[in-house]
Amino acid sequence: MKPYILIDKKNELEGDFFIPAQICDEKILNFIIEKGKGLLCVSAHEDDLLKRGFFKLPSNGSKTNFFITVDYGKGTGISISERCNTIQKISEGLSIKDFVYPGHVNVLGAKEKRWGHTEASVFFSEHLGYKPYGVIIEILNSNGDSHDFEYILELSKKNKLEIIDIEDLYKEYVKKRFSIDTSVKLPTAIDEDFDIYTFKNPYDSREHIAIVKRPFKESIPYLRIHSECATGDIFHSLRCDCGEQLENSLKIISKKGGVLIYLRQEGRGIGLNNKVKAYKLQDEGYDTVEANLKLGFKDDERDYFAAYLILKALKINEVKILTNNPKKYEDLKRYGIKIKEIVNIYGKVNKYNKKYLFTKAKKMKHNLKLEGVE
Ligand SMILES: Nc1nc2c(ncn2[C@@H]2O[C@H](COP(=O)(O)OP(=O)(O)OP(=O)(O)O)[C@@H](O)[C@H]2O)c(=O)[nH]1
Ligand SMILES: [Mg+2]
Ligand SMILES: [Mg+2]
Ligand SMILES: [Zn+2]
Repeated sequence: MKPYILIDKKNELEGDFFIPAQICDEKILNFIIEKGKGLLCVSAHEDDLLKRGFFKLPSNGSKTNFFITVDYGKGTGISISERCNTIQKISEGLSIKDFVYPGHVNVLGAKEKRWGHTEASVFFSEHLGYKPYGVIIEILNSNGDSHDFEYILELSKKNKLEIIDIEDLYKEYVKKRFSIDTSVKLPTAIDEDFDIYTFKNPYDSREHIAIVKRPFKESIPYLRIHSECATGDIFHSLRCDCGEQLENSLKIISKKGGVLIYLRQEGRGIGLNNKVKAYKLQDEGYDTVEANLKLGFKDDERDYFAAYLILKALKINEVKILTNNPKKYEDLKRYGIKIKEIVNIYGKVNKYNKKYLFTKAKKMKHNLKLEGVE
């Protein structure tokens, strides 16, 4: 097996070589130490290490969950063959008493609710069918810098090594853990036969919900993915079209059967405070995209992976989606949901939301039919 390169685009912007500890051999180890040059570590579940008597190194704010370093056997511990042997013995589940410490192999504990190279490497080892122990080492470029993506890309091309984003591994990790928490009847003014579902959601630990109306009269359910908009959904704000979109979607779902997924993504994912700041900037002349950028965000911070997980949990693979926003169905398609039909869903255009809608049509490719937008 060849080592993988695990990149972490979100936090440390680093690339690590990775191999499952169980199949670590001297040739691969020599390669990743020579080419990686970072700190050679074995990663394991934190509670597994604690159970075996491994103990944490004292930490004064370190982000990495270091345990005591170890050697197996009585040699110097540093040769490739000795470190390979130590790695193997750690992956065989020996207790700390079988090791000499401190030693020459670093040990990292993977923690719940954290996702870095440590956690990704433990999960990936299991995902590949090996025991949950990974070997990782940061990749430093020729001047010793660890944040050089160009260099990492070069290295992967030259050695034909696969690069994997740990965010994608996280999505695999979550898929197995995302499930329906509970559901209950939710009679509403629009329809007395709705059910509301809540979910156990390790993805972003936000409380997304689904409102479901069965039966799906046209066999394929209508789907509305609705991002939370307190101003529009609750206070009927005229600055956007969300409140009416919510109401109109619920009416269609009530009549034809389907699902409304309510994602806690207020402000296109920037939150309510920041959205109100964005409104203030729009009062000063910025448009809805410029305002986001001015606040240091992307024009749209949302992704719809949670909606995909909810559909999977509800055993729905094909939908007729109510939206004007191509990103919603493009994301769902990418995750493997079949889009049978795309149905526009509008709110009324008024003097307060016209520019907002116009900008979304012009700059965010929303298919909104507004006069003056070709
Ligand atoms: N940052 C920002 N967010 C806004 C603004 N106006 C509305 N929003 C947010 O935009 C999102 C709109 O959600 P949706 O209606 O589900 O999605 P959409 O992108 O409009 O696409 P559709 O499915 O066609 O409605 C909500 O999170 C609102 O809070 C704004 O001016 N700035
Ligand atoms: Mg790292
Ligand atoms: Mg909308
Ligand atoms: Zn809104």
